[in-house]
Amino acid sequence: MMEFHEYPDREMMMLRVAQRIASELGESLRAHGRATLSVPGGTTPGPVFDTLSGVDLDWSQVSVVLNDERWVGEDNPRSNTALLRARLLHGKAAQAKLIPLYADLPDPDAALDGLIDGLLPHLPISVLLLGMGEDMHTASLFPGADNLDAALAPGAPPLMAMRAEAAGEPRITLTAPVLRAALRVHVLITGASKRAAIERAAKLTPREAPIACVLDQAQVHWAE
Ligand SMILES: O=C1O[C@H](COP(=O)(O)O)[C@@H](O)[C@H](O)[C@H]1O
Repeated sequence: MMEFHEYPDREMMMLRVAQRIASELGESLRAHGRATLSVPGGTTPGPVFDTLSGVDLDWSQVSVVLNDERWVGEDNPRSNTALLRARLLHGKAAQAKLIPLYADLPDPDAALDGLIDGLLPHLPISVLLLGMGEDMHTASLFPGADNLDAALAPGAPPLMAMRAEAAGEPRITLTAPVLRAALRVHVLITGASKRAAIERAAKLTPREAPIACVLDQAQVHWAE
């Protein structure tokens, strides 16, 4: 069952979620000497990144990887990597190691093997923050996407290329086994329609509602 946290406003939620992530990263650093944080792109998580970037942690031992990336260069406003550099990987968090999910190659399929090699030493994810679209996609696991079934399968590789009508450009995404292996899972959503969507998703299969693949182990954070 998902654990649902409702906050009085977005500002409070962003602050509390950032504090929670910082505290969980601190626990991983104390226990293992290192930690991996995975975060979404899109329009929602910026304020969490703003707070996290100023937190006192041994960021030099923290690896940061996106949940997913759109296949565009960093000069494109839709680049999740550019968002990460602008809002998280500066200040104290500038010391963190960015694990890339993009390479300057024509499509994600051509880059996949190299990106997987770069990611593997940083798994499992210590703290996973996910976003969700109103269509119940998370990372770039979109309902109806070309590789969705393969990415939900227990034996899926850690990263897969993904194409879907709603996705716009081709994407690269963490797959369900990597998301499910994360030690802590948080979902950050805002607004009435995403609340209705996640309540609907809890009654559907991951094939119908990809966010459902982690809901049994997730803390969901919501504010209007
Ligand atoms: O395309 C994406 O969408 C989801 C949700 O984004 P939001 O703008 O509705 O917050 C995001 O979690 C994912 O990382 C991103 O690539």
